Amino acid sequence: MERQIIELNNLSKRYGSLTAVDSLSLSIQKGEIFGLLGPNGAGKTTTILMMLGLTEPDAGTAYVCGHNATKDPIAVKQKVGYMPDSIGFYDDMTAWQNLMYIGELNGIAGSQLKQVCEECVQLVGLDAEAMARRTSTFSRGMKQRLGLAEVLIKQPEVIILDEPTLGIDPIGVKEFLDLIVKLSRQKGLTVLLSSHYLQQVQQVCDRVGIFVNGKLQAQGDLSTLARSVNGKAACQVQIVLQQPLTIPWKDEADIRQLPAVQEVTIDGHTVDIALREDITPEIVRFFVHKGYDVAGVQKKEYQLDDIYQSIFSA
Ligand SMILES: Nc1ncnc2c1ncn2[C@@H]1O[C@H](COP(=O)(O)OP(=O)(O)OP(=O)(O)O)[C@@H](O)[C@H]1O
Repeated sequence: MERQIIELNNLSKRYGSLTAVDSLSLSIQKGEIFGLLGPNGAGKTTTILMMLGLTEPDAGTAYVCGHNATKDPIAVKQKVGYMPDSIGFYDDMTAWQNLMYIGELNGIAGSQLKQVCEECVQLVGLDAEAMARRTSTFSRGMKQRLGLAEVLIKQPEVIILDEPTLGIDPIGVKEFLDLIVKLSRQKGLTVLLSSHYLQQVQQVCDRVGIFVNGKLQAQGDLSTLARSVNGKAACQVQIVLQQPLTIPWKDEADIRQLPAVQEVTIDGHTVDIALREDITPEIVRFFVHKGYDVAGVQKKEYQLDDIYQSIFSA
């Protein structure tokens, strides 16, 4: 059975007359990588702070790893690793000293401390030479890796990353995102990733929640989101035929019978079909069985970008 590791029910937070988070309900399952997406001021950080018990909601509840974050924030903090968008290190200390210190603060001592730190360093891919350097010499990408090692030190069940790729070069971003996916899959870690970057969220997240003005406007995987936004289809396939079709097309009624087909548009040699789910192979077989010469097939899956645009232009 799927286990809800984060459960938010009608969570609200106001700052004076401003409603920063408005009746937010959201469930996240163990092992999921969930993307919190939204423009500046949409309420992502406030939501994270309420999940960590760092700010009190005005209404609603936040349960994380089975604990009420408002009533039992310490229990939540023991199981959740939080990496804020700007991480501070003791710059006059080496990376290794920084990590050992965080380990001590987390109550790890003696031979176990060194062992746990070495494991975390290995997980995030920092070598001994880098760990011997002062953090003041670290690039942003290296700092993010060290920040992640610090988060992993308490062996959390959930990690929350606020804008983790800000200011990292494209190769560093790819490496960091790959690392997040690997950690999640290998260790069954649940990851909550807050970001402005649609492409990055789309690359790594199993599901996404789109925040606008404190409200969760849409949530789900890409095809669910695409469907929930203006009834859009999940994907669009274009079939190009060797010979042009004559209108009315004799097979149109048959193709519309396929359950996933939402819309069919014919224009000479091409047929555009909007699909509720991706059944491209079945569509191609349909044309071949009916005796058409298929000259080309092009599939367009809706990108998070399209969905985002659609929400903001609504
Ligand atoms: N401590 C505070 N006091 C007053 N207003 C606040 C406070 N914290 C946040 N806000 C306001 O609440 C709204 C939501 O802010 P929040 O930081 O949660 O958004 P965000 O989606 O995380 O944005 P960003 O990506 O810029 O961090 C914003 O309008 C912000 O100005």
